[in-house]
Amino acid sequence: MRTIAIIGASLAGLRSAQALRRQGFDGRLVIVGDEVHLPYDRPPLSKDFLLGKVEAVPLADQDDLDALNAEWRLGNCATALLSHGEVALSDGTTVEADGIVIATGGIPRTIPNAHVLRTLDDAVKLREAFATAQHVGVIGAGFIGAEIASSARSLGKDVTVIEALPTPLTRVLGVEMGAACGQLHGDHGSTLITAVNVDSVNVDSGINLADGRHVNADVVVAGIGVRPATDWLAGGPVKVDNGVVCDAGGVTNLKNIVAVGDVANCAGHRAEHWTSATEQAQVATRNLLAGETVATHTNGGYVWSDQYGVRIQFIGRATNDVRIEDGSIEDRRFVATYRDSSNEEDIVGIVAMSNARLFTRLRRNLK
Ligand SMILES: NC(=O)c1ccc[n+]([C@@H]2O[C@H](COP(=O)([O-])OP(=O)(O)OC[C@H]3O[C@@H](n4cnc5c(N)ncnc54)[C@H](O)[C@@H]3O)[C@@H](O)[C@H]2O)c1
Repeated sequence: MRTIAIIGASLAGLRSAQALRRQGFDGRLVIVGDEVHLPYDRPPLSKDFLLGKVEAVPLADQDDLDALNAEWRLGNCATALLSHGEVALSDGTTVEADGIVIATGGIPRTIPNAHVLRTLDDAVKLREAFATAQHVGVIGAGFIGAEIASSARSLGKDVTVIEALPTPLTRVLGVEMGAACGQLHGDHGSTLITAVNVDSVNVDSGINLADGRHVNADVVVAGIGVRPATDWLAGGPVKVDNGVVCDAGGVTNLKNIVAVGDVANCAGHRAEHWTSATEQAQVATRNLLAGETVATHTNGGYVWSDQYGVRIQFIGRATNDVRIEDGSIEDRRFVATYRDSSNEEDIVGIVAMSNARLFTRLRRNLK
């Protein structure tokens, strides 16, 4: 391959570029990103960035970037995949490549008049809005909503979190452990309202709930999930269905195109995690250079989240059979395992609150 184009210049895109060079690819590398910024780390945005403790945290220093010897096309959006080797960009140019890495990530779902927090620019706007706000409304009690609520409390704001489901974090942790995490809000003076829909957000007064209640808020932020950024692929040669459809090694229906990160639907599963993006980049680029699937993803889907001074860690998959192995939910310090429904001896998932040591030890037993 003489030219490889990476579409998406965040974690998955950057790690793909680094992996390609590490594996000896010495051809032309073009990296396209719709944001104007060089790759930065997103996890601090909802935490230390909002608190004013850090500015943008680069994912690579200048020496690392120079070593990539890449052509950066930043502030430029891929608008179409014209063929299996040609991408149209928003500045009217096209990039021709022998291989393509799709790393376009996810786009936050929005609610009119509510902030979102995905990009550095989003975080700058939210931080500015927090500077004068007293009452903060957070819609969605997933990881992003919970972390924003926690930061807002640290800044002394009055915080109300609205969650559509009866229990937060059900999708990732299941009902029991999601409820355990949800209790952190009340512990730290935030109000959590569950099982209610949002009717509308009013810029001046806050959130109107579908059941007629009103939540007073000067600033409202929605953390209600993301959708894969695949609009630009519509009608093109790559198959799309809840993300870019690829095999367990990130290879799409075209052998010269791979997908990595939040946008990749690998063997029926779309992982929206920092650690998955990093691992997928290594594997998918190997397959791209090999011209076939020679390796598959093994990452167990490790997730961490820092909320209200508590570190939540999760890996694997949640089942209904969840057992506390150490500590207690009441102490907000525990490790629990999820067991397989067909063989309860098998640990298929682990969740911990403030117990990294035992979490790390049990992780080795994960099936
Ligand atoms: N620490 C971490 O791992 C971390 C931190 C932040 C974000 N992220 C990732 O960023 C992405 C976005 O995070 P997220 O928290 O927005 O997504 P999410 O899908 O994890 O959580 C969204 C939450 O919003 C709720 N919801 C959806 N629509 C709603 C509505 N109209 N009203 C009220 N509640 C509603 C859902 O039930 C869910 O609980 C995810 O991929 C997430 O994994 C990860």
